Amino acid sequence: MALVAARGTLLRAGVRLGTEAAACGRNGTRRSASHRVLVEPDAAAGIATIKFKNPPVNSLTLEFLTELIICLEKLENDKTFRGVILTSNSPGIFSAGLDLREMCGKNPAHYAEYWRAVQELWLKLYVSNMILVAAINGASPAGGCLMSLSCDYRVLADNPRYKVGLNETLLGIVAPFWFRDTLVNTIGHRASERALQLGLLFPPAEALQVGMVDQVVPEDQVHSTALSVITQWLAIPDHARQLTKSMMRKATTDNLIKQREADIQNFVSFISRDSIQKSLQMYIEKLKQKKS
Ligand SMILES: CCCCCCCCCCCC/C=C/CC(=O)SCCNC(=O)CCNC(=O)[C@H](O)C(C)(C)COP(=O)(O)OP(=O)(O)OC[C@H]1O[C@@H](n2cnc3c(N)ncnc32)[C@H](O)[C@@H]1OP(=O)(O)O
Repeated sequence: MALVAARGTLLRAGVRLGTEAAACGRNGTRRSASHRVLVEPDAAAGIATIKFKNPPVNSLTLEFLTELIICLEKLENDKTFRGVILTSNSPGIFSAGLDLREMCGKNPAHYAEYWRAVQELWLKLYVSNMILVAAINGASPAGGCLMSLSCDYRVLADNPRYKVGLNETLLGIVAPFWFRDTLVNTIGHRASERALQLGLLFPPAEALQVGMVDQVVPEDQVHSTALSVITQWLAIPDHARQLTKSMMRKATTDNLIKQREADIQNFVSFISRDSIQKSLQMYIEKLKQKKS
């Protein structure tokens, strides 16, 4: 049902599914989608690289989310691909997280549609049967960080500007329980409590120390490191690895699935509050002023 809704959004946005489908095809040669998600398949290796291309900062607009969801679903259903690297097509920014403009000045129906798509992307990533490795080649706050936390392994480029973390409280908003659970599953309860309350954004060395990422490497080695990690993981029999992943993660996704509609309603009423809208507007303004 979520995929049908996602396709509806894409079609309304004028995205041609034929083009997108071709981009996720099994051909071994380099192909690219004409929109926000580039896919570089390596059929012989069973690996595809997904590159985010939603300028200026790869924020998760509804259209970008929808393209990512459909792309992941196509790769998941194509047994050629057992591993995927997620990275940015614009080194410097992995993803700025949820698109602030999707959460500001819109109507409740829009917020509900948007939040359902955010949930769907997380569900697709967190319990994917494929091996997912995040090659984090840029800043990755909030929803950008959640995407990487939902992968099986994270490689971060060693650049002090590339901070990662769930900084929601700095915007005056609250990370929902499934963001929290994803973080707790990765770095533990105490470190998550501190990171979430303070909205901490960790530079590479700290991110490694706290466990937000698994490896920090020189910037020009991020992709090759991700590739060698995925190759190691590919050596494990799929059925055993997949069942183990499901055993570790399914309870977390089930928790959202069983209260998905309530979570959407919570989001809509929270984000629609005047005080929250004001906080978001001020934050957007602050980002603008940073430039001048
Ligand atoms: C018990 C009660 C509980 C109730 C719970 C209910 C549930 C409620 C849940 C609500 C939670 C919602 C969760 C949200 C998670 C998120 O992801 S929120 C988004 C957080 N993102 C950020 O904070 C990132 C902000 N951006 C930056 O820090 C920087 O832009 C950057 C480091 C990513 C890049 O810096 P730089 O290269 O210097 O670019 P800029 O000049 O800053 O930006 C360029 C351009 O992009 C715009 N922009 C940046 N980020 C976003 C974004 N996230 N969305 C939309 N647009 C963005 C920025 O404004 C600039 O635009 P202009 O060129 O000025 O037009």
